[in-house]
Amino acid sequence: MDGFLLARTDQVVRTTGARERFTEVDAAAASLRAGRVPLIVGALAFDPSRGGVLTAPESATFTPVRWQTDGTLAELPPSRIIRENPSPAAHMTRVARLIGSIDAGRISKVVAARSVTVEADTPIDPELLVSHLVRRHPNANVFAVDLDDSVLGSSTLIGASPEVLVSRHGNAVRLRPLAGTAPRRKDPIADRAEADGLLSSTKNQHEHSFVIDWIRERLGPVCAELTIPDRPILLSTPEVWHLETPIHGVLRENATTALDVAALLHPTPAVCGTPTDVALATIADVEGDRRFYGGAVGWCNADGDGDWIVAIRCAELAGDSRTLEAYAGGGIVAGSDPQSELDETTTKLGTLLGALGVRLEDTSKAGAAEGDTLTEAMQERRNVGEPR
Ligand SMILES: C=C(O[C@H]1C=CC=C(C(=O)O)[C@@H]1O)C(=O)O
Repeated sequence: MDGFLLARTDQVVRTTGARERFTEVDAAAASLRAGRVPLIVGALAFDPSRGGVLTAPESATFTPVRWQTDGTLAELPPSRIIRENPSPAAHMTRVARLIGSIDAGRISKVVAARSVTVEADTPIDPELLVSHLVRRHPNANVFAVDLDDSVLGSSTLIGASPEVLVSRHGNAVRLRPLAGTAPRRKDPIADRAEADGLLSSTKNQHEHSFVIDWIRERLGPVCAELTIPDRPILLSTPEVWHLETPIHGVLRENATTALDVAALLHPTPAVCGTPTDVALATIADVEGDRRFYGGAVGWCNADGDGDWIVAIRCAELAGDSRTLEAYAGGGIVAGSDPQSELDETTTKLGTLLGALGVRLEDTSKAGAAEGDTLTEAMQERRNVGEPR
């Protein structure tokens, strides 16, 4: 796909071409500030030392409507899971070790992620996948970002994220941090019980509080006013309930742009952990390079306004457009349970996989070794992407 696409509930941003490309966030921000470019779009890598893929596009449209998905959507090509990285059993082992590190006092919170590789029969059209995601997730922030020419390799980052890192308009900033998760259930009573259980869960409140503390610490110095409610509220997606804290701030200086705030906040403990440096090192050690999963996707104009979305519930579509790597993670804190954490990643993976019509089986008891290719039988999966 050429360019950048961000479809939010009230606006679609679509850009094409690149008059300039940046791999350093500071260089892009400086260019914007100096008036050399009127708009920056793109993706920040998970690891802040890897910069990102940022572009000053050749053309851009801002449409104040939803992405239209009326009528019949063309079907996406048949696809299947060919690999899980690591295997469900290995993910649980990793989570158990991370809980050990937390209990030993080496770290307070760390987000553990895993991925699945999907192969399609024919190339997947990113814009068609975006349409399917918007139809299934009308309230999500759906994106497709061309990562071409990136030092990290050619691909498209596609996702339907519920989490807003920052929206800046004038000197007002709005954030919608999420952390703490429970699955949706088909039965309304069971579903309500999950939501109520999440809201009253001490473990989930604790997991959420790391994100809020980080935001308060990072945003406080650049804000003249910062309103952070004492308790989170509930947010739902078709797959999960989340704890969310709606945060409002007023920037001290008009010169602080949406891109500046995104770079200041990223990576929050919703995708990384606490302390941040220890969590980054732990994740690199345990998982390797996450590339753009857990990064941020967005735009920033010359006035400093913009939206940056946390790159979760997403996948990287390879250059051949047939192979896709979908990621999901969950915050590990004291009291986390490896099986529940595995199930949570399976449920979250349902956002992307559900749009592709692919089902991921709960293979936690299959005992596959790390990186094992799934058997045909294991690919007969229950769909965890929908409320049960
Ligand atoms: C890291 C992810 O979700 C984050 C956002 C909401 C809830 C989360 C949690 O409960 O662990 C995560 O912090 C992901 O979806 O991959």
